[in-house]
Amino acid sequence: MTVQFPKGFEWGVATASYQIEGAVHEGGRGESIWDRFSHIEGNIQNGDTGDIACDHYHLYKDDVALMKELGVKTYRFSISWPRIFPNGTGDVNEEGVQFYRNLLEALHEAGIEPAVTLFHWDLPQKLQDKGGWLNRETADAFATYAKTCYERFGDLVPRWITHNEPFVHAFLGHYFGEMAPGMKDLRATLQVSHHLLLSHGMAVKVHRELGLQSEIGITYSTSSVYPANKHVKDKEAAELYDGMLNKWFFDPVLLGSYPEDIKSRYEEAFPLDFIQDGDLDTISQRIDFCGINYYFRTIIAYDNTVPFWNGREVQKEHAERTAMGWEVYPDGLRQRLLECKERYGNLPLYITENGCAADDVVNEGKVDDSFRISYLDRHFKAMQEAIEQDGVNLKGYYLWSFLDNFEWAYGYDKRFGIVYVDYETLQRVKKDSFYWYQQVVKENGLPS
Ligand SMILES: N=[N+]=NCCCCNC(=O)[C@@H]1[C@H]2[C@H](O)[C@@H](O)[C@H](O)[C@@H](CO)[C@@H]12
Repeated sequence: MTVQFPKGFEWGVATASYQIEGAVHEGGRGESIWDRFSHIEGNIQNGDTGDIACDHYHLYKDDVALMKELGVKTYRFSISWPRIFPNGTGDVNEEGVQFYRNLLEALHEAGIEPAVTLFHWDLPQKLQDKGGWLNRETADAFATYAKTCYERFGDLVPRWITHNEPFVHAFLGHYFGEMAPGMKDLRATLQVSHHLLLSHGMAVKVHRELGLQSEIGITYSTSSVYPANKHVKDKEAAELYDGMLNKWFFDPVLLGSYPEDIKSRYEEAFPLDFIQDGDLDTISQRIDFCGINYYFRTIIAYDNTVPFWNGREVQKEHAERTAMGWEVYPDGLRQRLLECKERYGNLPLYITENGCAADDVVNEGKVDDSFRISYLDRHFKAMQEAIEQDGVNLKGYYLWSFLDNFEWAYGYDKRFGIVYVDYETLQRVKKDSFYWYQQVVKENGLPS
């Protein structure tokens, strides 16, 4: 008995501009905060940068041909804002527009439907120089950028995603400091997260005003949060951590308010005066779907040395882990999907990212990545249970990632692709998981 998905379930693959394109000084592209951050010594493992990456900018036709061979229905990628507006605002860079039209036309030719992410963290540096997402005017600039993309590409784009993982960009970029722009300030982080969500709402509003037929949503990094044990303190800490990680970003968009438990703790320390009247109405514009990026679960133990959410991540001993050190926990995906349905109603969901890093090596032209196949197989079974047993309105899945790529602060050591990239030659090598996923897509299900 195979594990079968509903008719019309959409199988896809995902990438992001800074992680695969390269050609950072070509085609009129302006500097992004990741160009700046990756060139600061010590920020990226091995001193890697996205200067070349997979050179997708020049090799996109070959990559689209590989996607066509894979047989996926849909491909999620991001547009590099500084390719469209080199200075963040002002004049449109026509070469940048042309690159994405070429890519979209190649996808159309191949019968692959694009899902376009407007912001996957590569903010134009010129906007960062004016405060970046700390500056409310960046939300206005984003709405203008989004409108330009709708106007220039809307005829070829059926699905738009405003933001990728506002939690990760806000917290890892402005609180933990391990991602661009490398700040470490919680109040700044909350101001950034608010302006990211505000810009999302503004971009949705423009999409509706243009009367576009396409659908629009947002993509969240998310994890199911579990208390380390049954103590009430651990349960409370897990609740607060879930508020910081999940509800702080999902609730404003889907419920029109910030979660009170964590909000009141933040307000004890500083006024959230960047939240202006009407903002939550803008942020909670109706959306057509919600994107879920799931990689691992999170276990929280009470720790009152951690401010605000009083909890720290703990690791389950002897757990199976990916090359990122992340626990393999497929039940957490089913759990998180059910939580979303129960808290937000049954709006359409897409898994817009899921996958794993593995220490892949090429051996006589092949890559045995049976670990990745096992990871994916178990997560697909969890998804199918969520649909069939929990009634979750899950419409599709984008595997992270199509290509090995620049894994942010980890550089190129961490390989997430179902296609191996030799960074010396830029040659692509189809891993065993490519062929396995090709079969899943063809059968719309798993051999059990
Ligand atoms: N607590 N905590 N953790 C914060 C990190 C959460 C897990 N990483 C992600 O979600 C990023 C997402 C990103 O879109 C993509 O650009 C990245 O390449 C992948 C792989 O890393 C995933």
